[in-house]
Amino acid sequence: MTNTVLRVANVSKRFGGLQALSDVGITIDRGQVYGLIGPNGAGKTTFFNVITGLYTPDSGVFELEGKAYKPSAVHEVAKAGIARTFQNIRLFADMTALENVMVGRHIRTRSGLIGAVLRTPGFKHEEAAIAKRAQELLDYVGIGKYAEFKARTLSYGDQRRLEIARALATEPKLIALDEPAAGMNATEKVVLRELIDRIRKDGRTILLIEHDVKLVMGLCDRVTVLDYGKQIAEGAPADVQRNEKVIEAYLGAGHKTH
Ligand SMILES: Nc1ncnc2c1ncn2[C@@H]1O[C@H](COP(=O)(O)OP(=O)(O)OP(=O)(O)O)[C@@H](O)[C@H]1O
Repeated sequence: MTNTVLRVANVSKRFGGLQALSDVGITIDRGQVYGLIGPNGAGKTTFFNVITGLYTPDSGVFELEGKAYKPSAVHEVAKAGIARTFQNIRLFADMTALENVMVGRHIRTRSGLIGAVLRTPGFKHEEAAIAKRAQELLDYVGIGKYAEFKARTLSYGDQRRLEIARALATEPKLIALDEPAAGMNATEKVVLRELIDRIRKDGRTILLIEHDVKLVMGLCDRVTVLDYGKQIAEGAPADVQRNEKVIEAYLGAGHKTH
C-alpha cells in the first residue's frame, strides 16, 4: 500500500476576476499532521473547500491512497475517506452529542443514512453497535459525560471536540480540520493539541488550517504556506518559519497578520 494518503496537484480556482488558487499542490503521508497556513485571504479555505468537495476547481489532480477521486460533492468525498470539520461549527444543534456522532457513523454502515431515517430492521440491528462506538468516540475526545446533552448546550470547545468525534466516526483515511482552535482559550488549546497528537499517534492522518501559528509549528510535521493563492513555501515547520518569503508575507504591507 502506498504511504501517501493524499496527493493533490495543480489546483487552480478562479472567482470572477480573482485567481484564488494558482497551481497549488500538497502530498500528505500516512500518520502526518499537515498544516495549511497563510495570511488572510491567501486561499486556505478555498483550497480546503476544493479538496473536500465544497468548491469545484478549475483544474486539479486528486488522489486518495493512490486512487483518483473526484471532489465533486461533499458526501462523495466523505465516502471516499475524507472527513472534515468546519470553521463555523456545523452540528445538529438539537440532537444529542451521541446522536451527532452516530450520524457520522452511518456513512460506514450497511443500512446507511436512509435506513437510519426509515428505521429499517437492518438499521435497528446495527444501532446498538453504532451507539456503543459513538460513546467510545465521545470518551476518546474527552466529552463522554455529555453524551445525552443537546449539542447546542455544550461549550464552544466541547462542540469543536464533538465535531472531531463525528468526523472520526466515519473512519476517515484523512481528517481535515478547519481552524480547530478558533475561539478557544489557552487551556482549551492545550487540550486540543493533546487530542490531535493522540489522533495522530493512533495512526490517523490529519490536514489542518490554523491561524494559531504557534500551534501549527508545534504540531505539524509539514506545512504549506499560501499567499495570494500561490504556494510560497512547503516543508518542515522549522524551515518554513525561517523562509524569507514567508516572513515577508506575514509581515508585509497590505496583509493583516494573525
Ligand atoms: N465564494 C467566493 N466567491 C468569491 N470570492 C471568494 C469566495 N471565496 C473566497 N473568495 C476570495 O478568494 C480569496 C481567498 O479566500 P480564502 O477564504 O480561501 O482565504 P483564506 O486564506 O482562507 O483567508 P482567511 O484566513 O481570512 O480565512 C479571497 O480574496 C476571498 O475574498
